[in-house]
Amino acid sequence: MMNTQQGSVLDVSIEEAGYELGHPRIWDISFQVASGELVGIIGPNGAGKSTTIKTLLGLTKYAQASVSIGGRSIEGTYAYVPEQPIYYEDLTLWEHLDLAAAANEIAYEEFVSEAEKLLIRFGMSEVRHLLPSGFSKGMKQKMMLMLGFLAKPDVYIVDEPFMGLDPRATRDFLNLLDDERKRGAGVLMSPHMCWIQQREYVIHSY
Ligand SMILES: Nc1ncnc2c1ncn2[C@@H]1O[C@H](COP(=O)(O)OP(=O)(O)OP(=O)(O)O)[C@@H](O)[C@H]1O
Repeated sequence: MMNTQQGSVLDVSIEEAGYELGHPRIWDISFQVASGELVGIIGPNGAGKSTTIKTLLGLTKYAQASVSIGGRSIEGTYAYVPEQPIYYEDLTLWEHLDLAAAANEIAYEEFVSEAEKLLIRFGMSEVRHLLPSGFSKGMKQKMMLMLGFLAKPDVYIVDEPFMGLDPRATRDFLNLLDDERKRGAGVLMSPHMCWIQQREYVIHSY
């Protein structure tokens, strides 16, 4: 359910977290993402940006942290676009979209209509029935973004979103993200520095 209030859709408080007990890689971090807000995590290589994202997703080996998605009183949904694309070797792009729609309980007609729009927007219509293993880096990234947009979640969590994207795909991605923020979705991303200087954002720098 979308939180349409300007309240927080993501509330994160990390006491400490890391990959080996007794050796925390990040500590004392807390922040919120409000409905419609875009929050960027920036910092030098190795600072802990990906670890922060992995921790809030419950993917670090150990963590003392509390995370609430969708507001305190409702259970929210999120889409995670990882640094490295993750996909099924034996499923085509269309089958990935179909699977994501089924997992998110999207009606078939709505899925077809939304998927068609996304395929056109990202210039991927002609490769819809191909396996992603033959895609370029940017095409794989576009597939991951399309899977996220199809789900229409409360929160987008995107690690290195511009990896491999050409300028047109970058623009299309940002425009879609703006539309989603108008709908009320929050966005947390670990973006490229040169981009973040040009946009409205909130920084959590380590
Ligand atoms: N899987 C892992 N196992 C052990 N240590 C890790 C692992 N992943 C990251 N680290 C360590 O955790 C620290 C933070 O790494 P992280 O990947 O979160 O940084 P980052 O800010 O995302 O860097 P970059 O900008 O290079 O992507 C680094 O010291 C790194 O060596």
